[in-house]
Amino acid sequence: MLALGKLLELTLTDHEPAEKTQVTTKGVRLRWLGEGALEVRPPENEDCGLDLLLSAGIHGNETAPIELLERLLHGVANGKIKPRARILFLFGNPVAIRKGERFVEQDINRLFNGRHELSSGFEALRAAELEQFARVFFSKPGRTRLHYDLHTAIRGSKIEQFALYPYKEGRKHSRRELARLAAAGMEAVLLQSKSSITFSAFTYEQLDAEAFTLELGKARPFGQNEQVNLDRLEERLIHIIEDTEPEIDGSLDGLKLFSVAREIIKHSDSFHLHLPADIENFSELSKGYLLAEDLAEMRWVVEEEGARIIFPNPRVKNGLRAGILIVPDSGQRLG
Ligand SMILES: O=C(O)CCC(=O)N[C@@H](CCC(=O)O)C(=O)O
Ligand SMILES: [Zn+2]
Repeated sequence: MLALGKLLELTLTDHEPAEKTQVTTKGVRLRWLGEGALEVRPPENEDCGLDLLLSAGIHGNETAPIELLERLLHGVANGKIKPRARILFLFGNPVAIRKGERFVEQDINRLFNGRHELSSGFEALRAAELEQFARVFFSKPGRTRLHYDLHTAIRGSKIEQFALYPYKEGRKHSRRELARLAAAGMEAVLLQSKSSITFSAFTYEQLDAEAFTLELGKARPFGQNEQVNLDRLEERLIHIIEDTEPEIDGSLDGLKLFSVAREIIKHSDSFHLHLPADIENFSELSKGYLLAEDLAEMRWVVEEEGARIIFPNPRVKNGLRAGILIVPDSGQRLG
């Protein structure tokens, strides 16, 4: 195995490789760009024109996606996977990965799209660096740009694997990309309806990539991910990487679509979320339910038919999202 194929080991041990570029027996070029960042380039005559960014570990305790990227990279480095796409592998928050924590000082996935400029600390610097890696990677004209930012969630979920599709004014969500996600095992997609400060929102809004956050199960430590079944996603990613993907027919294949009704923002330390601690993502909430309260008698009461909650988390910093209230979407506005 080439040393650069061991990006995770290098990242976990905080090692800079002596050799920054290595070439596999198949002529595939691996280039170490910095901590947790590696570019894979197929031989020129085999390049299919796709630039694929695969990121994981934006939250350091979400290890199943990190293990998946490690398997893919090993496959490329030992010649078992024959890439025809250019790939950028990114491990988002190496310090948090080494500590096995979601973040250390602040959540990197709230620092994109300019937010890092208003902040300080190593996570803000890392967000700026990740933006720059992505900007350079997606700077080649005339190529197809795709980004999957892989995560696992804090809590259990009634829908285990789902995607969040960022939003940009004037740009339609792609039915074809949704069909591809269904084929990769995603059971639902949340169609966002406003700009955001996450990594996938940055590559979608500013770099013109098709970009998604993928939620793949519940977060657990390294080596304890037997319950997170990534087989379908892994198989699809290998097809995408090798340019052997079966034709996507546009059928959404039972994929459930949701849109955001409201983001619940925590404004103060008085914020109180009226949900059981072990509530699962996608739990239904009935109309009239008092979901949350905050200072100045602010109350969040469910008004929407068919409402469900995802990512409820009263422990976020003030000013940040403490949950998303979602409703079923008919998919009528897909492009
Ligand atoms: O389980 C949770 O509460 C959070 C899981 C998680 O990290 N989700 C991502 C979603 C990113 C997006 O909105 O695209 C996050 O909160 O950063
Ligand atoms: Zn996450």
